[in-house]
Amino acid sequence: MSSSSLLDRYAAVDSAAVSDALDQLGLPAGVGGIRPIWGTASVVGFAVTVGLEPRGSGPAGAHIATTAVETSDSESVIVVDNQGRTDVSCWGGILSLGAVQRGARGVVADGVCRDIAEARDLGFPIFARGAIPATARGRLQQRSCGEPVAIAGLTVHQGDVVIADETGLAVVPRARAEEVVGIAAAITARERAIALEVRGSARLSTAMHDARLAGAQELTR
Ligand SMILES: O=C([O-])CC(=O)C(=O)O
Ligand SMILES: [Mg+2]
Repeated sequence: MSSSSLLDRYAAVDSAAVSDALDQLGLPAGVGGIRPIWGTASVVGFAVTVGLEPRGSGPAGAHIATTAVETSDSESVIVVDNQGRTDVSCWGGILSLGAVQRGARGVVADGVCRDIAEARDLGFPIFARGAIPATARGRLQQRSCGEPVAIAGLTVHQGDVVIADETGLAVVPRARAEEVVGIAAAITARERAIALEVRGSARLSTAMHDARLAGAQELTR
């Protein structure tokens, strides 16, 4: 499967269905706490990872995340690990502009961001813990680029599939991505069928029986 058709398949499911598929395979489930910061409802792509840490005493270098932005492309979601900090921005408007110029799909940050109106005007999706005006300059430095990072307790490797939406974030190891999206699509189809019955005359307690909701495979877990 080409990488773009893989991402198209992920775009047709949501973080909950992907989380259920991960559960089924014994992989880490999705997490909450990372939310869309302006209107965009979801983003899906291959992770380009950046790790941040508090600024040391050395000379100032390139701004955080600039090297990651420069390596991103139209299938990338930039994933920024700022260790959950909410007291300093880890992403701003000029970074959004640079990412848009690369064609990147969005940013997922375990931290907070600034210049949200600039991102919205650019149509650049931001998923994070919130927003704050305080700059990263003088406060943060880049610890790593392209290395594994931790986002809300999930390990993200460069190239993993990330899916973020209004519910939260799910991360799929690249080697399991086709398998997971196949299961997530089946879960989505099953839930649509149940919802259709609920819209009709079915009793909720019958239509939404846990054994049916889980499907045959999950019953063996
Ligand atoms: O100074 C910062 O934190 C970065 C910033 O605002 C931007 O990228 O526009
Ligand atoms: Mg700025």
